[in-house]
Amino acid sequence: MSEQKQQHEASDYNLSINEKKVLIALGELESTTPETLAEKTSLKPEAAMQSAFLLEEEGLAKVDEEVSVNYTITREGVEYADNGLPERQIIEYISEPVAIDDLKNQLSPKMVGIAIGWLKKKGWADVKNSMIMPLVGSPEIGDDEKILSKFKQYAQEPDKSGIAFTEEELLEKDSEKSALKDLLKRKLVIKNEEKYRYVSITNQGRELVSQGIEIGEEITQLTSQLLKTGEWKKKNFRSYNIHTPPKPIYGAKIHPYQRLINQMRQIFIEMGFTEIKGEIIQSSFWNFDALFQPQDHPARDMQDTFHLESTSEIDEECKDNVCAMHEHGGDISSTGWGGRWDENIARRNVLRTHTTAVTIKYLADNPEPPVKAFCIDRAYRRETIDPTHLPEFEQLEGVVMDKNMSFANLLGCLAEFYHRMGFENVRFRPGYFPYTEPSVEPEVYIDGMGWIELGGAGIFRKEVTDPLGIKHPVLAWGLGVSRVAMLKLGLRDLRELYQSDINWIRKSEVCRL
Ligand SMILES: N[C@@H](Cc1ccccc1)C(=O)O
Repeated sequence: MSEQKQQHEASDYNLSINEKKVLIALGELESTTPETLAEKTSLKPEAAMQSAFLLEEEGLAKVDEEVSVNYTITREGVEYADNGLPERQIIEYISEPVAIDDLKNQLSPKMVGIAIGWLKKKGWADVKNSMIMPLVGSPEIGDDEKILSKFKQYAQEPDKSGIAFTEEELLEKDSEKSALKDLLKRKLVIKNEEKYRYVSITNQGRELVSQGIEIGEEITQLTSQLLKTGEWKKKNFRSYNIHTPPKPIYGAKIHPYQRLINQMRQIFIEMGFTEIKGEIIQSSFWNFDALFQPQDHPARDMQDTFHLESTSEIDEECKDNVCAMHEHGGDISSTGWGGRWDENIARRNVLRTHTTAVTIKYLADNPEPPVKAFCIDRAYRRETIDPTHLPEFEQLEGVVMDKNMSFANLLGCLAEFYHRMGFENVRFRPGYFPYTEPSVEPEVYIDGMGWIELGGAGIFRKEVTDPLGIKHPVLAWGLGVSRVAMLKLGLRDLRELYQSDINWIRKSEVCRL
């Protein structure tokens, strides 16, 4: 290359034959569609476009995308365009208040059903006590009806059936936009979007074309034949472009949330605990009664718990003991809750509201010390979904039962777990649960967020352990797993744990968090 020459030459670009063909074609056409480009280059449209994109990367061409939007009418829309919208048909049909049921008998129930809301919304009629009361005689034609009739008007012209309108063609005034929105919502009109692509040449591309581009023979693959005959020496090879970044490869990996769950499980296993599993469907007995939750406790309300229609049988001995504890405090120095304990309430099944149902049942089956068990699993509550609440979530439940277990052992155990999870500052605030005394709520300190509550813990009351034949202290806890995951993964919204965004998953690190 001579010293003064500033321009690029075709050889600087390492263009493939297809790219050269496309560039030459663009030099003539300036701007074109993928189809024309394909025709002109005798390439398949996909191949022509692939080259166009590569040329775009080199700054020699530009690919633009345009979306064209139009509207077409649906079958139901055509029906109403012919016969009037349901609310129109009804308001024209009635002249005095009528019972909805009568109207349904006279006209189609479906149509009456659709019409009621719109009659009210449009202020054409009032609906009270299952009666429709017209407020106007024959209302003026609405914007929505105007739009529908436009479709109808054109559809009647022989060559215009199924016609698509642009928004400008359909609407006369901006104020009609909301009518079009309503028609879309009512699925009487559909919005169609079509993407168009245009390929055009850039100045840089033009310059290159004007210098002349040579489409020589080019070898992309070296064969044994070429080697044997020595032909390769005379051939022109396409060089590799080592500057093009390769496509990233995303290996399969375990979901970040599952990875954290596995990590928590691992910690408890390392601390000498046995993992236990239990049923998702539990009787109220194990979910509430065995935990000394009174039968009128608000947590047992329909609003808080998913109740099921089915019921469970309850072990006789357990039942009698728990009943005695609730009614008068059994044989220990407790007063119980008083009142009558109803076995039928205890038999009702629920989706477990906490995994404490699993550990308490396990203890009832294994009342001899020592017991060190944990359960990391899903629990269910009737929560309104928001960034920090979901009706399904994971809990990490644990119990330690042995001679001479103390409150200090409980705090030590939990602090150890959180430290192993990487939380340095852990503290315990007094809490309340009907089944533990004392009760605490562990909290961890997060920079920028302060103290975050992470669940509940305590020592099971005698009211819980005595009826099940458990003679030694039981340390128990139920920790929020998703809360920890949010903190660890830096999420602000719990839902992100479950509705996984593929890009986020790909970026998440695989190392121990
Ligand atoms: N079950 C309690 C947590 C807890 C478990 C065990 C003992 C004390 C508290 C909850 O779901 O919030």
